[in-house]
Amino acid sequence: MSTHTELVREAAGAVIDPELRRSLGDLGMIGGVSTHNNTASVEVRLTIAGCPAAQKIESDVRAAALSVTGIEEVTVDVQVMTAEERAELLGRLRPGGPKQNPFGPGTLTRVIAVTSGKGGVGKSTMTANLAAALAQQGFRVGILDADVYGFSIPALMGLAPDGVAAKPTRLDDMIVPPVGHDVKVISIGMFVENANAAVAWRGPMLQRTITQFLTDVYFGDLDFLLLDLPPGTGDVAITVGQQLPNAEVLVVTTGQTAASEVAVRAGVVARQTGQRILGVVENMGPLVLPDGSALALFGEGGAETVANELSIGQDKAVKVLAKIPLSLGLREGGDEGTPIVLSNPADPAAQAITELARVIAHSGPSRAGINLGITPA
Ligand SMILES: Nc1ncnc2c1ncn2[C@@H]1O[C@H](COP(=O)(O)OP(=O)(O)OP(=O)(O)O)[C@@H](O)[C@H]1O
Repeated sequence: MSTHTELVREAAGAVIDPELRRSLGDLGMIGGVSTHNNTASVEVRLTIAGCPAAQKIESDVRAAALSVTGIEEVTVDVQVMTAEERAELLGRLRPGGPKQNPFGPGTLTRVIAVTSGKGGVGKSTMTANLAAALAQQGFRVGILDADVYGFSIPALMGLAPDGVAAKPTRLDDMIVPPVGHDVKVISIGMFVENANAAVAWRGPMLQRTITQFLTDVYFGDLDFLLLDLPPGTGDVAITVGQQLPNAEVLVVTTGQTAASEVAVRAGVVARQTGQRILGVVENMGPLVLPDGSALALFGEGGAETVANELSIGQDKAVKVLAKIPLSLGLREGGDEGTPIVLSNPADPAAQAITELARVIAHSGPSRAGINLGITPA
């Protein structure tokens, strides 16, 4: 094998699959490679025919091969894996085998359920921005959106151009989530015909869906999995408690008394099902007006009320982790599909959420005593 061929294979193998987020070399997607003078030929073996990422993979492989000194012409031969090759790949991606929930007891992923007592307090907006902020801080992040009453996460993460949520790729029985702003996203909105289709779902169907998302979706190794769940339903809290006993709950409320009362209830239900309260966020805080004065449209102090009530009888007090002001930019960023923490980090709401992401990242449960499965050399 000439050095040229080795270099081209290495460069093409280092290209990252945009959906699986692993290198093509690791995934066994680079077939034959040959070079002759200044030309290279690279065979790429896609997982499935009509793979939505095919064009991007092809152009990235071409660019990678062209980056090798002396290579001026590249042919990319796109093929599709055989069923056996694909089965072998799926086996490598899921070392625990299919139908396993990788986020159960002992997981190294922090699972954070963003919850609220009532709808419309900004739970989804908070989930999307928090995920984007954590990803920007270098963490590997996924979102599981099972909020049947308002699965807005695909749109908030730029994955619903023209109002239609991107469809995940299916590799046999494995579901590959679309990636928006560096975050892997799976949502009920990607599986239903229209926005009205799921709202009548009852508990058992929701429970099945969440279980299926946890077992069949390939999130890969994640530092954080954020859950956007329907507000205040006991069924979902029970499922989360059973399937994700290490989940931490972030309670979102506004300053309004009515919102904080139901938020306390949501926190209590989460705790009854074995989850730990991570803290409380007060959203839609005072809006700063052009004359510098502040307008507290939704009141203030709701988060303290919730934190105090949830602290009763606990060894450790529940904390208010952040207060996010009302922000036109935050709402517009949501409508445009680019979280404001990315598009306008100077906005006060963006700053508060970015800081919240930092606080959360540094407040993790201790990993001491957890076996990482690494043998020292
Ligand atoms: N701090 C804020 N400033 C301005 N607008 C906000 C703020 N937080 C949320 N919003 C807007 O409020 C609306 C409701 O937010 P969002 O959909 O995130 O709430 P939710 O609690 O997830 O609601 P649901 O339970 O119905 O899904 C959205 O239009 C969103 O853009």
